[in-house]
Amino acid sequence: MSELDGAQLRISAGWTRPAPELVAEFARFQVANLGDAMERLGICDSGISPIWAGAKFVGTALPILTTAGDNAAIIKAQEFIQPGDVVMVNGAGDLGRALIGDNLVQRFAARGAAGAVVDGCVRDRDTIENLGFPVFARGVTPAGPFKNGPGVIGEDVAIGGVVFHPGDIVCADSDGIIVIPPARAREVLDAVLAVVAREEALDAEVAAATFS
Ligand SMILES: O=C([O-])CC(=O)C(=O)O
Ligand SMILES: [Mg+2]
Repeated sequence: MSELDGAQLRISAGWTRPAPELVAEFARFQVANLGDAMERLGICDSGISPIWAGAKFVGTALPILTTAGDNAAIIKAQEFIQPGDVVMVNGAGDLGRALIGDNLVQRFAARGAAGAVVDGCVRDRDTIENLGFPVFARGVTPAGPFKNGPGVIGEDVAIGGVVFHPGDIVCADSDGIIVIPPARAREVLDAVLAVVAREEALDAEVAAATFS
């Protein structure tokens, strides 16, 4: 008997992922600069933050919808992780129970996941930090999850007030998380170069004391 027996889970597997080389191009940019290159939109609300200082990733969204306090869909979703995926969980923003901890994180990492984002809580923060696996969440609590379902894997979800489609490019750093539709990837990579150039010009003004 599996611990998930009886859990109502809907699964839509088989979405298209952008080329890893394209996703990797985003790693050298700050999320704030990417946001400025994208109308300053598509950014998760500030209630979701890294659970350890310095956590960051780029990857593609594996969206999961759970009900508050229940991680049956996340446990099942491990089967669908491909290298570079980000486990993106709509946990109903619930602050009462942790949906992932070091056990699941080790399994995500073993399958090559790039990170995890939980619109809800997580636990085992110190161990996750020692593992070096980037996790972003709304909070941390020692209270463990139930495993009854229901849940949905591989369909659009809202996380931090932003819609993530399966296979969307996701970038996260100390400032927060942004979603980039793959169809816009090239355009955003071009636009962010102009943002970076402008930031460098502003820095140069300060260095030269020519700012007003
Ligand atoms: O108990 C759970 O399912 C969550 C957890 O702590 C872990 O993944 O380590
Ligand atoms: Mg645990």
